[in-house]
Amino acid sequence: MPAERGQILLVEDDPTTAGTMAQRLRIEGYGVEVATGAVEAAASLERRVPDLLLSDLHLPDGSGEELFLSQRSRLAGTPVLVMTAYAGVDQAIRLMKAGADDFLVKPVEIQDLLGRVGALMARRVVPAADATLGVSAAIRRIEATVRRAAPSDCPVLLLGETGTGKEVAAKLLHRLSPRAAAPFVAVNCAAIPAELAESEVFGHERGAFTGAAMRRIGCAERAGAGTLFLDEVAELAPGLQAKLLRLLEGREYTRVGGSGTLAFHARVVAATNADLDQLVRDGRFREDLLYRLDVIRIEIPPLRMRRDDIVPLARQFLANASLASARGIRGLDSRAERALEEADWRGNARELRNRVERAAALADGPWVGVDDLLGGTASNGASPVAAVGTLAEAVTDAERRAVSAALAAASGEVEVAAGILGVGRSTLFEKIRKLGLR
Ligand SMILES: Nc1ncnc2c1ncn2[C@@H]1O[C@H](COP(=O)(O)OP(=O)(O)OP(=O)(O)O)[C@@H](O)[C@H]1O
Repeated sequence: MPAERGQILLVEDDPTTAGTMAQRLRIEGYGVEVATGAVEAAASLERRVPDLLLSDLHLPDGSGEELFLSQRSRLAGTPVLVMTAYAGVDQAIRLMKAGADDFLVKPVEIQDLLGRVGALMARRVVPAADATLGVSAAIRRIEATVRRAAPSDCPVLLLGETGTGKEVAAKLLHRLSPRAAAPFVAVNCAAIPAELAESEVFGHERGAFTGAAMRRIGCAERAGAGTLFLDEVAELAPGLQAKLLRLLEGREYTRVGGSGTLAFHARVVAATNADLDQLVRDGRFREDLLYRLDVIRIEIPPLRMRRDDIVPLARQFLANASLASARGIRGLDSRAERALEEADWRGNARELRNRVERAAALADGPWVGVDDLLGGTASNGASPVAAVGTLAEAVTDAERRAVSAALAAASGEVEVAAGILGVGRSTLFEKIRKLGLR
């Protein structure tokens, strides 16, 4: 029977009880392995850690308590449900204090068992299964487009708010493409200073300009036959827009200060959270370049428009948070999951990831709660706006305080601070530079 809903290790010495429970759990879609005693259970846990341990406390060759305590480190992240006769309730409570999750009093009511098993399975930390982008209908449609686009060489334009996962989608496209073995090179068009942009993309020859002490290989060359990901493409300076257009049209380029032309083999994937059509209308982005980049357009909706993705993403982020397993965190409690589903997530998946990682570091029990996730924002501590002269000064002042507070809350981690502020990394880098904060 495939363990569609998860694998359970059932430790129960009475064959009739074990048989009835296992049969019923299998009908519900769980995979069940039965161990008849502590030794057999320990051997099974050594072979494979289940998604849930369901164990009687009274075993012929030891106790469920000893089994749990001796296997605790192996069971980190695995929900544990113990069964006990009424007389053993004290022991069950002691075990819950030591980290077991729930208990059932024997004789076990089958509906009670199914309810508790279902609840614990839903709360467990689920490791990232594969490369899929999410479970919502909207993101599945997007993933289908990515899969269809992967085999071709056509440029792809990814649109969406900051943190929606444009780079994640670009990497998936690359992994699924015949170019997967070649490099994926990301260049953040907003983060490179204008005067270095050309050399960043095309490279330069030694002595091409003051300070060019050595030849430099640009992103176009490093990408080889792989994928060149142009993030925040709307930020490209006009001069570089023209050069990029020539690169896409002629499939060749020259290093800055060089004379020979080099062939360009990579596939171009561009991304932006800006409205490129509007920028074209405003004369700030070349129409001919947009036409070249916009062959397959994929728009990733904000997280609040695909709320079904929130909890699975949060669980995945928690499973991947190194601190979570080190601190014995087992999952998100159900109130926390409901609260996550209702929040606005202006910073999208990036903000969600940052919140979950922070909570994994702060939570003091095995289950992450609402307060760990959503309690206190970085800007709570900010003082009221000081009296300043002009509106521009007031805005800069408020920005400086918000950015400083977010950086402090994020211990200087720009990516984390960007999530708190609901802006992209590069936007924040730019702000930090402009505000003279580093
Ligand atoms: N579908 C997803 N699955 C797993 N993680 C995701 C997903 N979408 C986004 N993330 C996570 O959210 C964060 C932001 O994702 P990403 O950098 O791809 O967003 P973006 O849209 O490119 O952001 P920006 O516009 O700021 O460059 C990353 O940490 C990424 O791992």
